[in-house]
Amino acid sequence: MAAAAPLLPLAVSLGDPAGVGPELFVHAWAQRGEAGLAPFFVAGGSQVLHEAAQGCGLPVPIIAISDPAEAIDAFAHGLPVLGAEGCGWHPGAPDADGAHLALDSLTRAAGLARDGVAGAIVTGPIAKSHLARIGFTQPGQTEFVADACGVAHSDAVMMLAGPSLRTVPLTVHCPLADVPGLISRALIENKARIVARALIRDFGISQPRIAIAGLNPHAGEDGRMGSEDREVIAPAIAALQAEGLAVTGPHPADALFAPHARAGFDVALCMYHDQALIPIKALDFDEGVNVTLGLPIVRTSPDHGTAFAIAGKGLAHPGATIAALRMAGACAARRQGTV
Ligand SMILES: NC(=O)C1=CN([C@@H]2O[C@H](COP(=O)(O)OP(=O)(O)OC[C@H]3O[C@@H](n4cnc5c(N)ncnc54)[C@H](O)[C@@H]3O)[C@@H](O)[C@H]2O)C=CC1
Ligand SMILES: NCC(=O)COP(=O)(O)O
Repeated sequence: MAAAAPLLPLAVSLGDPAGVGPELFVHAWAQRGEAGLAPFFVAGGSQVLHEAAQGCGLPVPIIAISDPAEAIDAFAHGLPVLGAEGCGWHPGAPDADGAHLALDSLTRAAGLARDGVAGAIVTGPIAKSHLARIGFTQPGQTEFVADACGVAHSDAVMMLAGPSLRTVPLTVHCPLADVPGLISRALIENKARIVARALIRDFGISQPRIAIAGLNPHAGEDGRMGSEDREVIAPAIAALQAEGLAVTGPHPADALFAPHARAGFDVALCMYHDQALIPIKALDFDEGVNVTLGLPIVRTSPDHGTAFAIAGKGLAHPGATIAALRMAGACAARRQGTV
């Protein structure tokens, strides 16, 4: 498979070293040729990666580099790692040392992408609750990377993308009970505009077709099953249409992901986390990518989490990690004008 080639290597953050992240990045490097991956390096964690490669029975040399630029040549010979060794590999046993390594890796990888010495950041999965115990204050890595880039959280938009569809949760890591109060015209219109710009710039879709889901059953059934669809979502859609955006809805969410419906849009904007993530994980779990739109840098991640229960057991599928690396390379190449 021919790779889109950005000029700069991709910076990878390790994720929680007790999760599936380290073994998946090792597998991704081993499959770099057939998967068409652009050169990448991991920020820290060389001991974890070395032990993970051994644990997987993969001959993956770990190559210490002192500058991201060295990753381009080193990548052909081994998995380049920039910076500190960190702790050892203890799959399935998260602890504070591992959380510190994950946060340090994320901080450095984000900084390198922001400073223009890495072409993108690809984040390994973290457990938000474990990192919170050592001082991680953001709801997730999306907001962390937004902060690193000086972008308001409201302008950093999570999109899940797989071979079958793309979805955007308009509200993300919040209690379901808070969702109706958080849905506003301003939220829908702002995120729809960011999504449209990003699909044009990073994905080469010249006129993105955006379907917007309703909140309530049957998109409210003319107000009989909730008022938000009629009073908030529909006016936002009308305003976006008046700007010339190809927006439709509010669509009853239950039928929005049927095959014939999916053929009619490039992205679905959903009202809450599970409305967006359930269809992606049902259809595309092993190739699903979480990509942050609206940033000055490219950021992707596999769509799954740390999966502590299967870490180190040879059960974790590398497909989503490979897809995240491939998408980061393609978006970075598009931004750098090399495709
Ligand atoms: N991008 C990120 O950093 C994400 C982090 N998380 C974090 O991960 C932790 C665990 O969350 P869960 O809801 O349990 O989700 P999870 O994705 O870790 O696990 C859900 C299910 O999918 C399986 N699974 C996950 N990745 C897999 C892979 N590559 N191959 C095969 N099976 C796989 C797991 O074994 C489990 O059965 C939480 O602390 C959460 O905050 C969750 C989602 C994304
Ligand atoms: N459910 C998606 C998720 O948890 C990923 O969040 P983020 O860490 O990428 O912000």
